Amino acid sequence: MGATVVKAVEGAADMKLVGTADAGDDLSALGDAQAVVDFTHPDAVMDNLKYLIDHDINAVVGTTGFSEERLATVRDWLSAKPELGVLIAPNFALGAVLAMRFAQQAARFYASAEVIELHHNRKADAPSGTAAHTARLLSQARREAGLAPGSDATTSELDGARGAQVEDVRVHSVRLPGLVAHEEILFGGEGETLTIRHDSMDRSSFMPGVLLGVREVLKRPGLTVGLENVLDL
Ligand SMILES: NC(=O)C1=CN([C@@H]2O[C@H](COP(=O)(O)OP(=O)(O)OC[C@H]3O[C@@H](n4cnc5c(N)ncnc54)[C@H](OP(=O)(O)O)[C@@H]3O)[C@@H](O)[C@H]2O)C=CC1
Ligand SMILES: O=C(O)C1=N[C@H](C(=O)O)C[C@H](O)C1
Repeated sequence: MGATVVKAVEGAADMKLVGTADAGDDLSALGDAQAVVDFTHPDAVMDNLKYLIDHDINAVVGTTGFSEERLATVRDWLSAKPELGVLIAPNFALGAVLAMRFAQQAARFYASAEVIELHHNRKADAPSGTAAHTARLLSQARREAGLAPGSDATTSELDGARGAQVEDVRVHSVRLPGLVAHEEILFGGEGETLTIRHDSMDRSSFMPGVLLGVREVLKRPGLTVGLENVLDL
């Protein structure tokens, strides 16, 4: 992702690339950037964010692994820097953001919902940040609609056969070479199912969202979570 972002920034007429940093590099290599884009690793991103906030640099973060606890920590760091913006988005592809929004709208009409995410086999984490975010949004929509937790008749299962439980929603992760980033949100109700699917066929799918995030983060102090807030969906 880092290399793809570098190309996208170089191709943007209103942006100038002032530095890049890889693992182990001194972040002062980022120079006097107004904003830094982080696509690194869940184990590295919090240290990076601390550095950026301490050095008054706005941040656009695509790296996954943000629990509520991590978000609270970032909010706490930002409270000392009211002029600074951080945008954290589990997915910068327009279609993925729309799929999550459509799924939120559908959630209250169906007794059960499950998520399948499918990614390339070099992905470091599972479930994907997008799937975890989707499951949390669905769970919230189900709670607000007063729906009981989804139920099924499965009595005996191998560990993992029913996926990971994220709040009220099961999430299943597939890893295969040849895939890029894909998600299906499945709903089941009385005699029908609904499937919402998004496919990123190439990493370029994330770039319009990343560039929009860079432009917008400069105007949005505080922590923004999710590109849906920037797109005003
Ligand atoms: N929000 C979104 O739309 C998207 C999010 N992602 C997320 O972005 C993250 C990166 O994905 P991807 O590019 O595929 O992963 P890769 O593993 O291909 O690349 C991560 C890169 O970050 C480097 N890195 C690790 N630690 C640091 C550090 N402290 N400072 C600077 N660089 C570091 C790694 O170096 P080395 O190899 O030496 O360890 C590697 O070059 C993941 O969390 C992924 O889920 C991915 C795509 C879209
Ligand atoms: O690692 C990836 O490739 C991706 N990571 C993000 C995630 O975990 O949701 C976004 C997208 O799915 C691609």
